[in-house]
Amino acid sequence: MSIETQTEPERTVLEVQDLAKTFHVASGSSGTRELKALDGINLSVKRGETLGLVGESGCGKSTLARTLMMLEQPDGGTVRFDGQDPFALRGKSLRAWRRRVQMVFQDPFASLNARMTAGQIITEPFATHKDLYPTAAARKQRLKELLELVGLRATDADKSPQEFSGGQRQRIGIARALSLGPDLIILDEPVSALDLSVQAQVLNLLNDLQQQLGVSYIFISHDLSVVRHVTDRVAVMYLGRIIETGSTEQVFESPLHPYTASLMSASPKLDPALRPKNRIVLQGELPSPLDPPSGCRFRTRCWKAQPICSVERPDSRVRAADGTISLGMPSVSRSEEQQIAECHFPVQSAAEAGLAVSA
Ligand SMILES: Nc1ncnc2c1ncn2[C@@H]1O[C@H](COP(=O)(O)OP(=O)(O)OP(=O)(O)O)[C@@H](O)[C@H]1O
Repeated sequence: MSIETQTEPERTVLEVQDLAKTFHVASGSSGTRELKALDGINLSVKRGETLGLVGESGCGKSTLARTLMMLEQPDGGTVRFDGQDPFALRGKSLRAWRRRVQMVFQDPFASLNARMTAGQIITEPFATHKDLYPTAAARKQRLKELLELVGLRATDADKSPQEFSGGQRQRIGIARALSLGPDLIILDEPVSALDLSVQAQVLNLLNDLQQQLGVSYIFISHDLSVVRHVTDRVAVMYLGRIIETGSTEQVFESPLHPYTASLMSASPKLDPALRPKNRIVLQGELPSPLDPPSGCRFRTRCWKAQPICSVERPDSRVRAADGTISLGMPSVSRSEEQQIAECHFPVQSAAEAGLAVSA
């Protein structure tokens, strides 16, 4: 889905470094325990790019999304949005920043207020950004544009959400997210509540909007075939950490981390020649984030685990454009060709991974 323009080639919109979020959860009579929902997250998103965010339930995807929306206060690390730290902003500048990051939610039935019309839902954000569309005529014109952009009719503005199908409701959610002209939209399972045929229409719409507007997406999904289809790069999360980042093709075809290899071995591939011979079935349950394993958090389920994995968290590995892998943490911005995977024993290819453990 990536686009580039001559005026803003490769502009990094979002840069996250070492982001941490700990919840304090009640634990019997003994008080509270720490739950590290985000434990040193690094990622970046370029203009017009779609970054996929995948990982098992409970790995921290929603907490990351909520923190990027400033709905959660991080307790470590930095977030830079166009070089600016949104958590340091106050008053007017904070309000101006808020319009630049928006979210589309999974369930188009639950996320829209049934007592409002589609037009009211889409234009509601104007109330807190009065300067953008100061007159009734400007607001009306913008609403018309937004309805057109998402493939709805001007007459749809007066209908209530119940009068629309699931796909149309998601279009309303997308129009609302677009209403203030954001640079980044976090799409949290945007099509998983929809029928397959409708999913394709909404994904095409998102693609068209990106081409037209240059907006960036963070696309959170459990559906790996959709992720493969719509993303430019993928970040894989496990127990509060991103354990691998790479171009979508690299991550799907030659994962560096055993966890990624297991996830990808289960993903459908169009070309049977690319399919791993055996699906990797992970042994054991996902550990509780209240009591994560020492060292590498994946070691309790990893078929490559060695004694060192229980004492040491692996160094990150950098995969250069020519495919060479070296040890070390890239200190500043992660350029397109640097791919990070945290593992002492990276798998070399999906084929090798397929042979490692069989179902
Ligand atoms: N407000 C909270 N208070 C305490 N713990 C929380 C809170 N929000 C999330 N958690 C915990 O943080 C961890 C990460 O949760 P999160 O919802 O971010 O995961 P997820 O990957 O989005 O899961 P899913 O795919 O099921 O939505 C989980 O262990 C969850 O129980």
